[in-house]
Amino acid sequence: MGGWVEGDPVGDRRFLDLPGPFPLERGGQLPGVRVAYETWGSFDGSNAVLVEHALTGDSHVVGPAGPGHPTGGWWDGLIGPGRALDTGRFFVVCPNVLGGCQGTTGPSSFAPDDGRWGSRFPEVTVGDQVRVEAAVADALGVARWACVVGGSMGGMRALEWAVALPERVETLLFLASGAVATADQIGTQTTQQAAVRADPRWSGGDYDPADPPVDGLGIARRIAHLTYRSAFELGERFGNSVQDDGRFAVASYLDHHADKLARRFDPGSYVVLTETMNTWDVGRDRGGVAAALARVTARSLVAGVDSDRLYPLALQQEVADGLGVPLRVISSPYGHDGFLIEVDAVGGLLRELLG
Ligand SMILES: CC(=O)SCCNC(=O)CCNC(=O)[C@H](O)C(C)(C)COP(=O)(O)OP(=O)(O)OC[C@H]1O[C@@H](n2cnc3c(N)ncnc32)[C@H](O)[C@@H]1OP(=O)(O)O
Ligand SMILES: N[C@@H](CCO)C(=O)O
Repeated sequence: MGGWVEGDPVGDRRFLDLPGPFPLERGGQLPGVRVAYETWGSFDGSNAVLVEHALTGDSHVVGPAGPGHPTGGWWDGLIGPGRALDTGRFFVVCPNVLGGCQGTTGPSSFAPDDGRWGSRFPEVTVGDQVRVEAAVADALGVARWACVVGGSMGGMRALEWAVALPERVETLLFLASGAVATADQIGTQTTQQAAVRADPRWSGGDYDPADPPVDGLGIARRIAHLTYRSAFELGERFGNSVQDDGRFAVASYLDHHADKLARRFDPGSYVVLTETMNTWDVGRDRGGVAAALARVTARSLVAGVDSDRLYPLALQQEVADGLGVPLRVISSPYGHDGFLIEVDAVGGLLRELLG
């Protein structure tokens, strides 16, 4: 199995070096942060849209295939002339998340002493990630986003923007996410982290980048991928069928997704970002979830996928209730990954929100 390499080119990334220090919510600070991002369209002062990617996503929302993206972007079809995020009208920005591995500072980046951050990379929260993105917005001259949209972990950042900086968010599309991590999510994510750490090559997080703990990461991805799909869909597609090579078809499918992730993602980032998701609570230090949601002034749409077993509709209902809007339901057999797969439904919601 090939190893992931920091800095693999993905699309047409550009970089911003933000001067630090960036104090962090859980203690410590980062001396400075590099952010890799992509944009589409032209900025006219009031037309900027922020797209927030999910756990293993990146800034390549749409676009041609490349080394990191053999199939193109993860929301192909959403951005471009005449599309929901029409580039004749909007300036779309997608930064790679703090703690990730696609060019923005994360555990595989070099620290000021020229060694990799590795195990020294501090714990980062969704609030920290949004503070970094606010510095990106400042650097780009975006005082207020016309829209912030995100699903899953991207939905957490989208909601954090609308709560922490309400004056900077005109509209919000919150997809397939929740206001606070559930025991179920923390349970599966800590199990995935344990799989990564159990790989002998993990070396406490300071592994050899030429020989990363891809076996542990692959097991983590298998566990995670099951939570991203529905039992119904897996049953319809694979049942109990066995392939010619002797593997159950569903096991072969999970092997495939494990191999693909191990080739494109850093195990250290996987542990850091799943921990960011574990500590997500929009109501922390704000008097609880309801009080936090009451701060939001953005015109908002909240949607979930009816077959999502990881972020079930009740979690989006809580957010919708807090924002005083009806819950929108995307009907899909694909489970949590429905927010990635049902591009037409997501595009319809964006068109409705943006008028
Ligand atoms: C917001 C974000 O940025 S998140 C990042 C999004 N991207 C990812 O997560 C990448 C990982 N992929 C996924 O999670 C999902 O594939 C999605 C959501 C992107 C797309 O889902 P779908 O279109 O339903 O694809 P699906 O899950 O069926 O996977 C198809 C792949 O499985 C392979 N496959 C299907 N059956 C089998 C099998 N029995 N054995 C081996 N491989 C199999 C297909 O050949 C195909 O391979 P390819 O992707 O290399 O072309
Ligand atoms: N497939 C998505 C699911 C998490 O939202 C990802 O890997 O980021």
